[in-house]
Amino acid sequence: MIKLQHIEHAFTLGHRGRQRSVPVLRDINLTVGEGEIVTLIGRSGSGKSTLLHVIGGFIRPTQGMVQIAGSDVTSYSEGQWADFRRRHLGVVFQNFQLIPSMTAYENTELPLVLQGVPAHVRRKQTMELLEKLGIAEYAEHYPSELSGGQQQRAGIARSLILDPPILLADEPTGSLDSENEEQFLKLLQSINKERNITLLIITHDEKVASIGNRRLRIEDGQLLDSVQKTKMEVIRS
Ligand SMILES: Nc1ncnc2c1ncn2[C@@H]1O[C@H](COP(=O)(O)OP(=O)(O)OP(=O)(O)O)[C@@H](O)[C@H]1O
Repeated sequence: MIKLQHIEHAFTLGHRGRQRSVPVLRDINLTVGEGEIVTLIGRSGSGKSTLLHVIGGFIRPTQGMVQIAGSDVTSYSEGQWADFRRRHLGVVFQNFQLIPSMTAYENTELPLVLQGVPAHVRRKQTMELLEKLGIAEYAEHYPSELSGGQQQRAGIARSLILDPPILLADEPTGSLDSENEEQFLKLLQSINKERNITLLIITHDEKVASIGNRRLRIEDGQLLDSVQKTKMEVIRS
């Protein structure tokens, strides 16, 4: 479903004439299967977000191949990526990226509006999802009137409204307290089970990493090891 082959990425820093290249990802090889929960843990600056941005098409890697759902997306243009993302990927960012002037309902509904889905269908799908995520009663609240946990749920609702087969999450519990974190992790697991959605979650938090069927570690831009959960662990979790 997601396949990375020999991914390298270097950022170019400095001004013309005094530029230098800073390598951030080194020879990353990774295959994530349908319905898997893969967590990627690493210290600050290890390259986690860069890798997620490569998979989400926000950064074009310096070298290597990205294949998603059978398509080689490595050299897609921005327009092609936007279209591909709508069909295949949901992305949840650390800071939720909700639009402040829109309510939780409007934020969630937005991708359907952009797709030209009729109003009565939008209403039904949006309310069903907000209900499933436990924030239907806050539908008319603006982001500033929601708690961190509720904002996170609204952010995830917007990422799921087009029913993507893959969800990428960048430090999704970064600003949640431990109780909200636990609830949110359960929510991710239940979404994975119900929709067979593939989850790739990056984190620096061992607890978040522990929900992965497969836990990967990144250090200094290199994928180091992977810990495959035993079947019993998966059943227990
Ligand atoms: N746009 C950029 N230009 C130059 N260097 C960058 C850029 N984005 C990230 N970097 C550098 O790349 C390295 C990896 O950054 P990245 O954001 O991927 O790390 P991370 O593991 O996600 O860190 P954190 O947990 O703090 O978010 C860091 O040294 C960072 O300074």
